[in-house]
Amino acid sequence: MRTAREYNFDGLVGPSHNYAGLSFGNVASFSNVRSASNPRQAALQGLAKMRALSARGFAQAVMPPQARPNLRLLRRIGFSGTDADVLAKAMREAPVILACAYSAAPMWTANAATVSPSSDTQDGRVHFTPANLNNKLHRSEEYVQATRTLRAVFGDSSRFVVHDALPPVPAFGDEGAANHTRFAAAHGAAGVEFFVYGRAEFDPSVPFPRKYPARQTLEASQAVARLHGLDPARTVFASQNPDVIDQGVFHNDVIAVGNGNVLFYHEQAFADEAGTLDALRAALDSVGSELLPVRVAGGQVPVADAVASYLFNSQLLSKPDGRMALVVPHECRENDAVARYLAGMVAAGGPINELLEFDLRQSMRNGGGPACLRLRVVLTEEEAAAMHGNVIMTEALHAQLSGWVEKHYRDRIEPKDLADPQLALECTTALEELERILGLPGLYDLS
Ligand SMILES: N=C(N)NCCC[C@H](NC(=O)CCC(=O)O)C(=O)O
Repeated sequence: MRTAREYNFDGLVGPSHNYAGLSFGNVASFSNVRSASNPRQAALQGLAKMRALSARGFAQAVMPPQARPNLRLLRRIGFSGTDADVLAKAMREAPVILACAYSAAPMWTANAATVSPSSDTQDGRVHFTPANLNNKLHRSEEYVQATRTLRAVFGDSSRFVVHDALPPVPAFGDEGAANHTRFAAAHGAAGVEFFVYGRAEFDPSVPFPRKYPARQTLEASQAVARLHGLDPARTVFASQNPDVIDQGVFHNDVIAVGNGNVLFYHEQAFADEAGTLDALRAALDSVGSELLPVRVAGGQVPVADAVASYLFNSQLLSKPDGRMALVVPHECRENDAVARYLAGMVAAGGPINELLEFDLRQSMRNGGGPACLRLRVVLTEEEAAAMHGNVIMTEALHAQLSGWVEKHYRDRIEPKDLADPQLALECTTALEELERILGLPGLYDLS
């Protein structure tokens, strides 16, 4: 077995972080629509988490934000003139589409791509498929920059493959790693890849939600597994429980998280709980490991509390002693049922014996918790050394990026500010400097 580490690539919050209520089915996004945001605080909160986890010895990296506003989108739908004209007209005639062009959503890098480490793939390379996120207009063009960013950092084609995103149509709705988990005895060991889908385009027998959209399809999950050259014996597909999607669980990572041989999940997460666990057990058995389910019952934590606190949108991190730490947002302490559950879990002597808690309120208000904010990339030492750019979090990079945020970011954005041409200029200036800090020239197409 090769030794490898799990790098968590956290999304750096961009300079125009805002709340636009764009995600139908995501309760937090909808309830904070059009409230004022604080981009500076949002970015510093994210950086504080990255710094703390890096200081604890976890492999931590940063994923740059995407360029905003997306003027190409606005011009393609008929807004013309100078950039300032385009913004003013869009604000007048289509303010929601202007908000889409300014969406903060690329910060949730769990949705950037699905990643398979080299120990799982047929050709022994690390495979990435950028997610097309085609269920929501404001996320549907993220794959363009996500592909560009991943190809910039993982450009060594002898070790990495960054595929094109799947065709951007409903049949291939793909939300990336938010609906994907990997289990393995150790990060460098052969693993089991677990894909959870919300509906199937071509199989009417698969249950689907009635109220909110199912964003991930079975067909998309299967396509990603095929592209990555995964071994079918070590790949499990499971149907998400449509009832929980209708209660605000828009991604599987809002109701389950896995790491190592542990699956921490709510009893209502899957359409067929027993069948899903059996399939995972059999697959893990084939790699000489044993599934360790940590099941939370509805009587302990109702689904509504899981959604409000983001208990399961936590990071489950392996510590050197073999135990795991759970990275949770403050909201978990503020919810009585969840706080009680967590205190009991840590005291019980199970696999998860530590809580690391962070203030991520600026992200949480848009429906993004600790797990949404990071993309997991398992890399051997050689693969890590082959990455391009200055993206590994260190004290020095943290200081540099915090200074950059203080210099360029506003501390308040209201919906009306999206029409301010000055904001667009500030975003461009900030990203030009970021390319230099991260040592990734040409990362953005800022023309
Ligand atoms: N669960 C994971 N992995 N990611 C969370 C993504 C939150 C994101 N919110 C938004 O896109 C809200 C943007 C706004 O309303 O301004 C979404 O719904 O896609």
